[in-house]
Amino acid sequence: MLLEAKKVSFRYYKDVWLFQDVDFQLQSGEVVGLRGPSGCGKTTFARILSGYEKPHTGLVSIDHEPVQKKGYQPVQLIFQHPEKAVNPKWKMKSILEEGGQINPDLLELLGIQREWLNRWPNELSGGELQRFCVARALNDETKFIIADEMTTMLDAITQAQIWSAVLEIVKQKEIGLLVISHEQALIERLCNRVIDFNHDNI
Ligand SMILES: Nc1ncnc2c1ncn2[C@@H]1O[C@H](COP(=O)(O)OP(=O)(O)OP(=O)(O)O)[C@@H](O)[C@H]1O
Repeated sequence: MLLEAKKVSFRYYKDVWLFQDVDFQLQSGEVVGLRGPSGCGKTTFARILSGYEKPHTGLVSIDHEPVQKKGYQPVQLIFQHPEKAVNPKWKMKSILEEGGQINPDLLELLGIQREWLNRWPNELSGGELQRFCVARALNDETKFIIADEMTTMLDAITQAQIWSAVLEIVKQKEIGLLVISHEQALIERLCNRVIDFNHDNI
């Protein structure tokens, strides 16, 4: 499968373009890095690819078809701050079920303890909560994952556990993975291809 952006442009304010005419492609099974200076629009572009934001011009498609708004979104975005990505009024079990049926093997791979399912989001650490956000995003229907500074706030051990689980699933299911990060070493270790958001003609 191919996730593609063609001539995508976006601005928050009239006459001030954040980016213009961006072309981008991500194939199933590819792990691609996206880097660029703070404020250049990486998160905004990630939001456009995953359908949270509409571009002013251009198109996002999967296999040349526009992505449907209804139903499960095949492009899943994992944010830097998991506490902003969950409903604080739901228990973790319900939050996880937003991504479909709970897969016990996935919970084990991500180090999610069963008893955490009965807790509220504010009863978990940032790393524990991010594991849930990752599990929720890895539904069987997920075709592409965008990891936007997914482990930046976490300690080295938690980072390593989460990346190891994500890479295993991505490989198993041939998911296309876009890694947005300021960590050069992480990008170099994980990615087959790296895009400079400001410089490459992507
Ligand atoms: N909702 C919004 N309304 C207006 N401006 C916004 C909004 N969201 C982001 N911006 C601005 O758009 C620019 C791009 O933001 P974005 O978060 O996409 O950049 P980024 O490359 O991901 O940055 P960082 O690396 O710091 O996360 C920034 O200058 C930001 O202040």
